[in-house]
Amino acid sequence: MEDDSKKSEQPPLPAAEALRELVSEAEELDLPDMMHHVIKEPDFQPIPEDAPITEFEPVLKAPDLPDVPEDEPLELVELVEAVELPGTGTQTPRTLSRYTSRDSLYDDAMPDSVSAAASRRGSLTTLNADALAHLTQALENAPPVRPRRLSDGSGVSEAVRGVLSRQLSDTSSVFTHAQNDAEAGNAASPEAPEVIAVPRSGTVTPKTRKISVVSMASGMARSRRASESSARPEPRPRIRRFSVNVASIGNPKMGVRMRRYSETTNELYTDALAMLKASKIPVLKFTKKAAGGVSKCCRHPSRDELRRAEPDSVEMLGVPAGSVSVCKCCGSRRFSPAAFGVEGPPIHLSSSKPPTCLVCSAVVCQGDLLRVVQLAGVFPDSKTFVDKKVKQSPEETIRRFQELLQRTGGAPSRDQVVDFVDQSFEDGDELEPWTPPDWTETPSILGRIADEDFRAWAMELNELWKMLGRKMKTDVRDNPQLYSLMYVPNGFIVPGGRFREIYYWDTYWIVQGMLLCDMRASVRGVIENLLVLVKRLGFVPNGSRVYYDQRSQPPLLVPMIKAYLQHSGDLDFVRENIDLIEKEFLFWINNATVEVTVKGKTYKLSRYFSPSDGPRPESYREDVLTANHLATDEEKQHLYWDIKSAAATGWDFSSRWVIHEGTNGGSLGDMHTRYIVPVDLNAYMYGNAVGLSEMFRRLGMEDRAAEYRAIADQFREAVTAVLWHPDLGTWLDYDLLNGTPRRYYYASNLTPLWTRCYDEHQSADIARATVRYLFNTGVLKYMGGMPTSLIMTGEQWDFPNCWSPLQGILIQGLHNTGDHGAQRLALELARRWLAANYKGFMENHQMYEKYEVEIVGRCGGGGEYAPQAGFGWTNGVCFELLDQYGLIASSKDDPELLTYEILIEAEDKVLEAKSPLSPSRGGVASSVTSDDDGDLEVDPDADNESDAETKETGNKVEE
Ligand SMILES: OC[C@H]1O[C@H](O[C@H]2O[C@H](CO)[C@@H](O)[C@H](O)[C@H]2O)[C@H](O)[C@@H](O)[C@@H]1O
Repeated sequence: MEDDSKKSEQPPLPAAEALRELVSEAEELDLPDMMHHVIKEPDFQPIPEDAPITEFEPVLKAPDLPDVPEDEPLELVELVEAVELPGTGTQTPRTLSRYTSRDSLYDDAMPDSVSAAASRRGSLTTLNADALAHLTQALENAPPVRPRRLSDGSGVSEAVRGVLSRQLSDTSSVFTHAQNDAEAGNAASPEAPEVIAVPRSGTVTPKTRKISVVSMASGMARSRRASESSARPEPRPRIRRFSVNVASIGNPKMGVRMRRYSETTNELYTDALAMLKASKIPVLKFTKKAAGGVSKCCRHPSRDELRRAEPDSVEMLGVPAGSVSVCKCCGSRRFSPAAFGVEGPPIHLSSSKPPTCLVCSAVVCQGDLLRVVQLAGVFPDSKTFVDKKVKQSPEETIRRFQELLQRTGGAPSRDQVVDFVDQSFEDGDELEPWTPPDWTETPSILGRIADEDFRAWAMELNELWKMLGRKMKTDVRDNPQLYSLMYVPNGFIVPGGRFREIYYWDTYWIVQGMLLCDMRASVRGVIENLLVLVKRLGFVPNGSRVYYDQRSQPPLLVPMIKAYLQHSGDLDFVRENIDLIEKEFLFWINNATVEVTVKGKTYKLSRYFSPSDGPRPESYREDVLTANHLATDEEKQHLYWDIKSAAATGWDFSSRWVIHEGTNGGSLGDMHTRYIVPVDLNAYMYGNAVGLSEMFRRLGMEDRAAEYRAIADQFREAVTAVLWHPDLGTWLDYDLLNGTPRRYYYASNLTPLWTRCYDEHQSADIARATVRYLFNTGVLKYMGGMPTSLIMTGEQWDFPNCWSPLQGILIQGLHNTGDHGAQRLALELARRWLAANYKGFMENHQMYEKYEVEIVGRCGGGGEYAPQAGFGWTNGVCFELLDQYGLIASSKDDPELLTYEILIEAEDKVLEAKSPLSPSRGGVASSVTSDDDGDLEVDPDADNESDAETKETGNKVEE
């Protein structure tokens, strides 16, 4: 996007016209109201503007909580329970953890608790000799018992128990447990651990790694024990998340929650209290809550980590409309106390730096080594480095690298860096080829393909599943610290080329293709892999590498499972996993929701926002260069957030995420992804809510089904009110910064057709309006496929590229309307796409990641990496289209000669039926202008012009 000559291909908006557009939008859309968008939790209600201030009592402590002196350690109300898994041989321990409530943890975990010392150390390998002797003695005298929480199941999740029992059978270790805290707590040395699990037989030695069950000690547990045993050392500070909740009298759901991270609870307490006092907010209720936000890094057990990343660590909930806004300098949210009738400057709500990764890797996610190697440009593709296997432990590798830095005064030469990488890393041999066990040479879809050549092609595509099938070696499970791959147990299909891991949204089309090739059991395994990741992270990551684990991708898990259910009827699978499926959906609700007020009404919509520290590890150098023009680290950090958010959209990168002076005409440095409400994401969210509702209904849980139907209805209402433009016949992304629709053609604009996110009573009108929109924009003239955008930026998700998933979504979407003309158009677009893919395959024997719209069958280009072939989603979409149109489509179809006429015919069919949205034939082209290159841009003002004033369109719409 930095190439100015390319930029100029976008017709500039004359200033007067731009101004006129702004003014008319402001009048039409009540602009001032749209400017604020408050990020809130879903079920919080805004406090009515006219609520009397007297309803808030100026009390700074909760009536139901005892006074807590400021210097006394806080009690925890949420604790992390961590289960350490052991290793055999070289395998290092891992930690699984969960939150639990104070009572249940206290009651059933108290006897199992360990001190902060033990949990900090987290591994048996660090015990000193005295402690070991003491412990061995204590355990010899104690009969071996399984920890209560594990045997009776109270307080330990299925997941944890499952993993433990697997580990037990894998290692044939049987673990026992120290009798109680007192025994362990009386250990000879203050450094001794209090509770350790050891094997029933065998000696505990510093080298032995066994299963241990660890409950991190609570502040309360510690303080109780401290009063029992004065010998106990003071707990060392740990980073914790602290929350302050403030609720109103009238509505307990209204209130303010502030969160921040800190090393000590005291510090948190005083900080939060000071902040609250400073805000002078009249407060009814003040509760305090410190979550045990630290656990061991499962890759580096010696390190403490924040368990959950909450970059915007201070939150305001249910505050009066208008009291929270986005600071234009730093992008953080800020709260204005004036909303409560209190004087004072705005309070910034972001106060802590986010951690880098949930499953961090000191080698590939952060730190000097990553920075130096990537900035040295050791590999032409930055992803190569972060996919490598480290030869020795990460700690040892980093230690040696620090030595190199010291030796070279912090500036090693490029050759020295290359040598270091050669000596310390190797190509990951982490994956083995995988042929799906249910793969068959003659899948049933062949019987639905009439054309002989297409049938032969489909057989070749079916062979590709075997080329793209992979399974992770068990060494990735046993030695995760050596790899950037995140372990999943079942085989899967990779996209291809440089993409040698699972990708979230790619998997949707891969799953479709596999199902159509009769591989139901394998699809179950592929989906299970994603659920393993949800269990681990709370969401499906962008890809199955640790450096992707702070962002997701377009949420298509629910439709994948729906497709699997349709093909297999396996309702048990849904029953077993419904909690995780719902959890994934709620991740989006909880992390992506934004509010938009239009014409006085506030709607909840979703947007992508994936903040985490630093540049993308896999494209570190690229991101540093993109942020180079920015003066401060804070500004750079904000840009990195928007870059990562753009990667989460799946459209990385595109003019779609650029906001520059209210337009999409800037460079990547102007990306403001978090401030764009994307049509496609909201259409997916609607589809997911409908999907969940159907699943709950089939499981006989009618209440839950109704709940999700209501969520779906809310999304549909919001998408229609904020994003749908009946005058243009399309949905448009929405710019939160400027409070305006983004009036650009993007192939994602019609995604609501795919998930049927519209009033079904109006489907005929909507079908006709959207077909008209497609003609008007001129995108149908490209024989190689539907363009991604009409703007040439040099980025891969812009003109002239076209992508399989976008074709699939559009074609199925048009078909879904049930409208004859739209379905006819869908058929022709499907024939074109198949023809383009077939041509490319015949010429080069490749299926590409993306194609070019102007040269049929040619691989697309642009962006930050070389074009890739393989290719998972392309193959999947071909099977989808062959399944649906295989009896009509033919290898003889020539897109150049044939289909444009037919498209016109389809358009005629659409227009024959007079639509309220399409009052006259002549109005069709009125909102389109064309530049010299034939690039078309929607001109909203033109819609108001009479038919007689219709402009030159250049797209043959006018006859
Ligand atoms: O390495 C750069 C980026 O590569 C990925 O994005 C592209 O490939 C994915 C796999 O086919 C696809 O899901 C995505 O839509 C493409 O843009 C990766 O997903 C990005 O996160 C990464 O930064």
